[in-house]
Amino acid sequence: DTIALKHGAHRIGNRTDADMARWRSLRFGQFIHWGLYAIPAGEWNGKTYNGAAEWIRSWKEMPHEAYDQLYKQFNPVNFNPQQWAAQAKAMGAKYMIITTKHHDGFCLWPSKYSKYTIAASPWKKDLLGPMIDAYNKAGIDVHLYFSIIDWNHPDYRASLKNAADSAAGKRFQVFVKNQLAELLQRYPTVKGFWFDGTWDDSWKNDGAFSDELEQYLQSLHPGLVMGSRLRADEKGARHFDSNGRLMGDYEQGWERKLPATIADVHGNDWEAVMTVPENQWGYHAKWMGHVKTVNEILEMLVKSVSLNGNFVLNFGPKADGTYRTEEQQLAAGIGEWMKVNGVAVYDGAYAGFEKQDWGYYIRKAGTDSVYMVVFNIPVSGSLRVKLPARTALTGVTMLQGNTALTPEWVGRNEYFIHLQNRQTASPVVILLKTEKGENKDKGNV
Ligand SMILES: C[C@@H]1N[C@@H](c2cn(-c3ccccc3)nn2)[C@H](O)[C@@H]1O
Repeated sequence: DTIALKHGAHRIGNRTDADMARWRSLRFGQFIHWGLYAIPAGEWNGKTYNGAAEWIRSWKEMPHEAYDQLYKQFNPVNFNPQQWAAQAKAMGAKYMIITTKHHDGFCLWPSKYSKYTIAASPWKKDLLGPMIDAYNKAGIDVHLYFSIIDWNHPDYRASLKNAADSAAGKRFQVFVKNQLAELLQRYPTVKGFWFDGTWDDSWKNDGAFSDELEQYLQSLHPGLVMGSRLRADEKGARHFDSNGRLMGDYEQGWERKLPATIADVHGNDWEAVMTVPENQWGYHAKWMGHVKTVNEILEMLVKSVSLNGNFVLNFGPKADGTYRTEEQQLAAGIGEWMKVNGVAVYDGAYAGFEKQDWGYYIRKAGTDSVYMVVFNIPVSGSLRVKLPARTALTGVTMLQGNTALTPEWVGRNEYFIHLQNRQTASPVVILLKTEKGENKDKGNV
């Protein structure tokens, strides 16, 4: 039996409206972490910070006063939003999430509710407007990242210990509400908010406020897409309420990790956000450890879509507004594959076929077309395909070269697709046309 909750999930099951269907169809996004942290870029006084670059203010070697003066140097003279949008479009991203304000509290827009904004920098001008316009012109939706944690704001409290804290907390909630309404008023074409920094007690213990805030934002901008990280229920449960029901429009907990199987996503919409190095979101001059390759990113993207989720790849522009070479090359390499094979990603969904070792199935949502995206060609060169019951196979086409293939019928609902060429530098995509119908006793193709 369920617990009576006032501020738990208000909906069982996924949203079915057009705005959510659009978000679901896009599948591939670009995250951008850009702000003052790109100035130190993970280094200070000749020492290297091993944490995430956007967290450098919390490093014992970085005096808060020193960090809090950095805005006086922020002057991205090479910022070119049209170029940023063109790069994202070429990569095949269909939506973008931009940090309007990260934990440090610095606003990339000239907010009237704060002095700690781009208006106080040498650049002076709004950065978000030109970015949103350029991305929208390139046919890319924009969502706004907003950190509730705000290290700069005098009223931010991680926890409320006394009456003074509670008064500050109330003032801070008004500030948050004002800034979010301001962002929607200034940038009416945005499609959603991506909230972060909602794990402190001060937020977790006021589920009512987060619930009312979500409803307030929906009333200002119907159709907004907001993930599960915003809210807590009145018992402090986050993402899933005290009855285990997802709050918000999609599960937003997949940060630098992916679900393993379809069982892990519990039928919910979800999104994964991923860094190129192990754990850097803002620009860090020295990437340490493993830097993901094009094929690694493609596998994460395809795996996410095969499990009914979205995948968002992070970029951390430099303080001058340009991108590091590794990110430029990655974007180009991903785009090359997406140009030919993106059809298997966009509008992709869980196929309902039994997973095979060679890779992933992706169903074109609502159709009988199922794509095989092959990452691991077996030494035999033969790809096993087991169709679900009452599914007949009516066509097999290799996407590259649009070549028809003739599978070998193995028995009942099983086939082998024999690949002539076992050498490939990129994932191979094969389109299966299926039909509802008995698996006849002699193969169907
Ligand atoms: C999307 C990512 N979320 C921010 C983050 C993650 N974390 C964090 C904090 C404690 C444990 C695990 C993750 N803190 N801030 C990162 O700074 C980046 O913005």
